Amino acid sequence: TRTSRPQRLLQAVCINAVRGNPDSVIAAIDHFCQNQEWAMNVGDEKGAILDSVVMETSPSTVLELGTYCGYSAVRIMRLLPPATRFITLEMNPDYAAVARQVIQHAGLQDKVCLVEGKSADLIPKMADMFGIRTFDFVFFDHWKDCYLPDIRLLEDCGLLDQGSVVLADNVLCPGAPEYLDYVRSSLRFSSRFYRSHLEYTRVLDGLERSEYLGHRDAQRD
Ligand SMILES: CNc1ncnc2c1ncn2[C@@H]1O[C@H](/C=C/CNC(=O)c2cc(-c3ccc(F)cc3)cc(O)c2O)[C@H](F)[C@H]1O
Ligand SMILES: [Mg+2]
Repeated sequence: TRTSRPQRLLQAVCINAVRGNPDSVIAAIDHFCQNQEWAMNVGDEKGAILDSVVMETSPSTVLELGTYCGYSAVRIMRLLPPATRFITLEMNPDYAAVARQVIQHAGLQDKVCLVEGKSADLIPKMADMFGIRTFDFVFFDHWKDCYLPDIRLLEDCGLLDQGSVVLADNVLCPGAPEYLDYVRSSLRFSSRFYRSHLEYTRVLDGLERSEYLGHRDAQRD
């Protein structure tokens, strides 16, 4: 096929969503994924949980790993004030190009900083590139086997502070077992699971919310 699925998703946004209206962009993507083609956006059911965790955290600095088409970037930034620092990382230039246009259609281009590149390369540069010392809220939705190395990298770079919240998508489907073991056994995190379903399906999935408790050592036995 000539176009990619992200490009067809963007087309659905341009046709069905009202420019400058983030909720209509979210609705257009969810409608496209429910009725035309499934795509790996966090979706409306898990999205409502994401919304509630974002609102209760009311973060001033946010990091997202795995922009994809920009669905969760729009979901998160529609809830937060313009002064919020929001950085989203995407390693695939084609996805990044689609995400920029989705975010622009929502009118949120001035609030979102989309950086192209790999999390392992960019996380150590966050302080230098953006003058950000710690992130209040981090959303993991990238390759599932990278959740564990990346939360360790965030700790090692001192980018988590006491009270920082890391919310991870897909901890059941596709699953992130090593990540779950780590955050649930570490004394440095307090974790809880939000049961839900894989976007646009009835398959069981959920989000794990892990709050950083500060720099402690030792592992829970
Ligand atoms: C590794 N560091 C990275 N740095 C920057 N961008 C990255 C990095 N790694 C990936 N990206 C970028 O983040 C995105 C990757 C998202 C991966 N997401 C999934 O695989 C995923 C899969 C399912 C799923 C469930 C059931 C089924 F039958 C089929 C699929 C559901 C989900 O909600 C998901 O999130 C993007 F593609 C990649 O370039
Ligand atoms: Mg996901």
